[in-house]
Amino acid sequence: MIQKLEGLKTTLWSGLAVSLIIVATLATQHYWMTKVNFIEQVLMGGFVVGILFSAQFSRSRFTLLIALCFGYYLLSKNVFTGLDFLNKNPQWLYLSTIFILAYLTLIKDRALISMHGIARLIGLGFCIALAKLWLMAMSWLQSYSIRNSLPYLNIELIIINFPLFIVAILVLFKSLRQPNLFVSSLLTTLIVGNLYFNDQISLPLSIMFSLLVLHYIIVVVIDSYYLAYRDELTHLPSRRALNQYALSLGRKYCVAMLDIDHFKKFNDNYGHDIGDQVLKLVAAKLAEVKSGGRVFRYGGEEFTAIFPRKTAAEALDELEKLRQSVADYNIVIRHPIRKTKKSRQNNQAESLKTVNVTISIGVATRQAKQSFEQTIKQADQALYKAKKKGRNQVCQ
Ligand SMILES: Nc1nc2c(ncn2[C@@H]2O[C@H](COP(=O)(O)OP(=O)(O)OP(=O)(O)O)[C@@H](O)[C@H]2O)c(=O)[nH]1
Repeated sequence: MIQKLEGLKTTLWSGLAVSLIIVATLATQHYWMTKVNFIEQVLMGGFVVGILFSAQFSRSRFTLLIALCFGYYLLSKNVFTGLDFLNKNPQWLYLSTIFILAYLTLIKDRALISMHGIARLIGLGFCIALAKLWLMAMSWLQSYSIRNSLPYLNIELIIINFPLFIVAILVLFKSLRQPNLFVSSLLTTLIVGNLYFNDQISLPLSIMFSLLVLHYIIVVVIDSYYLAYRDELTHLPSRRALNQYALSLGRKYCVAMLDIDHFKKFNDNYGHDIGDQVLKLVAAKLAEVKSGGRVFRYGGEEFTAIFPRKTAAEALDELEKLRQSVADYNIVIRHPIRKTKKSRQNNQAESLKTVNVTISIGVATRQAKQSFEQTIKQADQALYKAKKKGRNQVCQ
């Protein structure tokens, strides 16, 4: 169960960061309260920067989210005189926002200036219409309960709380299931927004939106960094991160190349999806490397470990431990099973299976005047030696 909550850490970090920002803002009210007018001016620029910045990084959901915040803010300032009926219907506005947050949770980042953009606009319109329909249905239910004297039907209580509860469960589920900074941001927006509109957080609207927009921009930066420097499958630092890290190394270091043995056969036997699961779990094991080592995904089923300020002889013990820990690791994989009458009756879609893999490691110390690429090459040759000698071993 816990293993399935892969987004727990991201959700908690995101929640903690926003809580700290809000607490710090509340604690320093005396300082910025005199500057609210100035903050309002800056916020306008913040919206525009946020929209352009997220669009530049192809984060169309953030673009939509910030544009919506912008729209909401302008609406609350009565800038759109033709839309003031929305201001007069705060429940409609609030519910529409909740439905739009749910909608944003379900869609993917797609180019806005395309057919997808039109589909997104229709989706947003649908959320607003759905909010209106819900309110109409509730007002009909209210008049029905009055006509039929049904005092236990407390419409006022469910009119907002019921959809809010359903949307909160949906966003929380999505945020916990997979690490996704955008969905975690939606969750914090939902919580903070709800606390704000229930007067639990007493901040001017401009300050509230300044914090949210700042939060979104920071998340886009962090997310883009991870996209560029983290391997999507294993979550290890990528080859690009390795090359960047190599620039910061001193003269003394050693490089190890680690490769899963007979992985082609493994893929052929179990399929590429299970191969992916195994790569992910082996990578998690390798990430536990100690003695100051750092592991990167080099590509395919190959990994690189760097030990700064160490020779190959000094890193050998740790590499041996890594090799042993992978060999001893009983990897539990989720194996889809063929649909039979029995499995359908038991509602079984997958079975758990235990598999084992081994790794071979080649390690080399950087020699004087040797470039990083040359040291990698030398480690590769040592890896080849380990494979030739029968695999599941470390060679220098
Ligand atoms: N599932 C999965 N397989 C991958 C991935 N990247 C590379 N592979 C597979 O890894 C296998 C590597 O095979 P080879 O280079 O022939 O080596 P090997 O079968 O591991 O044999 P030895 O290295 O000699 O022990 C290929 O079948 C690739 O398709 C990946 O991201 N996911």
